[in-house]
Amino acid sequence: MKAPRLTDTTLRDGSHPMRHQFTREQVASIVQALDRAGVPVIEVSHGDGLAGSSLQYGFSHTSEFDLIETARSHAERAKIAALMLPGIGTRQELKEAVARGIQVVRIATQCTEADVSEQHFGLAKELGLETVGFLMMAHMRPPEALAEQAKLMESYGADCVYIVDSAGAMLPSDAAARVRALKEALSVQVGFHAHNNLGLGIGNTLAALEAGADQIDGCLRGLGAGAGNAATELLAAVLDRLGLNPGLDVFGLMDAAEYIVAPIMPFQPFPDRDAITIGYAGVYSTFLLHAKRAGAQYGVDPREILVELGRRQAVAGQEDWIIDVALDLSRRHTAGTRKESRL
Ligand SMILES: CC[C@H](O)CC(=O)C(=O)O
Ligand SMILES: [Mn+2]
Repeated sequence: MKAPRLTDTTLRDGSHPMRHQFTREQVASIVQALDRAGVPVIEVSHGDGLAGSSLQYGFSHTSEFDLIETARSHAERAKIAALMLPGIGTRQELKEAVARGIQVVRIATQCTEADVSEQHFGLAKELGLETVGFLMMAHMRPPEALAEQAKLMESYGADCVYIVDSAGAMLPSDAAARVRALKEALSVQVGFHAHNNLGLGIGNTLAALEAGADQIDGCLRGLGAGAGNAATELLAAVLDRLGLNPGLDVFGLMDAAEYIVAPIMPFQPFPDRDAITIGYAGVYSTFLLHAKRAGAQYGVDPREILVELGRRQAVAGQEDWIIDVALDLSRRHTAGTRKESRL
């Protein structure tokens, strides 16, 4: 194993539980702490990437471009990254993000749809960016299929391709097999992004490192979608104990998590019963809050909604299905109750 490069995504994946309400002041203090603690890449954007601020995904408190600019001005060493989902972010937003200070773009597609990212990688390269491909919901496809998709991203100009366990549904052996397949197929670097739905965020990241991952992700205090991500401060401590610390200040990150991030978190992401259901059902972690709302509205257990969405193989962008599923289940329950009362 070698010391990996760490990207902290508190200010992007953490935007989901924050309901996209990060302020300039919060970004300034988190970036300063991460930068001082030696984190080399800091991702800042709406949780759903550039241009995510919308009725569908939730409006941001502060424009992500203003947050990126703030991040840039408070980072002395770290590179600032943004996430971009083709279909949500456009050329215009990518150019604006570059003008405001990003040096890295992470281009995310569903793990079967890498082909939609060709133009985005092309533009990113023209703009002089470092580029990362992000294959989301990677538990849904086998290692060989993911390697094919990763090769497409490499051919479009990706400098690194990530296996993204969006639903926190992988076991360590799943993470390792997927990273290994990409390492064998690609000449560029391979990364791993964990979610903690089955309590395996750190364990899966270690399995990915053992399989050869070059880059990994974390969030301070695990602040990320669903059950949260592998905690940056835990990764730093564990890497240090393994003799693989890439230059991170372990105590500095622990303090940042405790004194800067914890006080502003609306709740501690944790694998509670709903989040475990997400990992167990293998559905997208951002479905959790929507499923809870729909469950409350239609009187249905959110776990039932999530398991049904998993059965239907729902992917991000299909949030409208959540209401359909909740309604279907509620009608089914009502029909069941009527039948019972007739008997
Ligand atoms: C909607 C984008 C998503 O949050 C990207 C990501 O971090 C993941 O799929 O885990
Ligand atoms: Mn994520």
